[in-house]
Amino acid sequence: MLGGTFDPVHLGHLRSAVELREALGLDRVHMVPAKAPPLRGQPRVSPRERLALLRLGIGDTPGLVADPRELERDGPSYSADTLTDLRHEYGPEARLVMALGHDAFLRLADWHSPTRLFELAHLVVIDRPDFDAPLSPPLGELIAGREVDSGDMLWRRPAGSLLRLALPTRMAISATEVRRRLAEGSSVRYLLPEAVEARLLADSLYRRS
Ligand SMILES: Nc1ncnc2c1ncn2[C@@H]1O[C@H](COP(=O)(O)OP(=O)(O)OP(=O)(O)O)[C@@H](O)[C@H]1O
Ligand SMILES: O=C(O)c1ccc[n+]([C@@H]2O[C@H](COP(=O)([O-])O)[C@@H](O)[C@H]2O)c1
Repeated sequence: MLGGTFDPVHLGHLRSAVELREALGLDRVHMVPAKAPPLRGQPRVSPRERLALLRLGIGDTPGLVADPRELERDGPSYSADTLTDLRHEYGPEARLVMALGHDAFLRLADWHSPTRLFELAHLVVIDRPDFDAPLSPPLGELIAGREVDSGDMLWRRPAGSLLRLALPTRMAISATEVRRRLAEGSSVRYLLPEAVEARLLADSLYRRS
């Protein structure tokens, strides 16, 4: 599972998902747009529109799935609830991985039921340019004894470990920068898939009103 606000999806998300799948040999990566991301303000664009953009971005990429399950739940989109759902779907023995970028990881201790996340899945933290800060004491406590240093070690049990992964392509692309560029009418070419760019421009999404 790679959850996100995806406001909008960009190549940093999509290339990371492809490389994550290859690096760990995952069957598939569920990319799950958050209806109501718990630790930030309301996204600029509606959940349905963000899902539609994600579907356009994924296109026919093998192994990537645009997963709408959080749009069907009310209230904050807690990842623990989403992983509970995926655990029911795949069964108790399946190896589940929740991937997140280093910036999101730094706030993990503030998430809903953070220890439950480790009961449900392994956590894989993707290295991300421009986001390198020391871990807070609560985060250090949360991950104590969980770190493993290779993908192979994740397959020994269904959940509970933490792997930090430097993927081959590190991209300093953020949705914040994409929104800023669209608002001022600057080019976003090659920051997102062309089909996503075309939809954003055709529908004047993120334009300064
Ligand atoms: N360029 C990137 N490289 C690696 N991981 C990324 C990248 N961009 C986002 N992620 C990760 O993907 C997940 C979803 O990110 P999100 O939808 O918040 O995008 P974002 O670019 O960080 O958005 P914003 O700038 O609005 O905060 C998070 O775990 C985030 O850390
Ligand atoms: O479960 C939580 O409490 C929680 C708190 C913050 C973020 N998340 C999830 O982490 C993913 C990335 O969030 P964000 O805000 O960085 O886009 C997205 O799927 C969120 O729903 C989840």
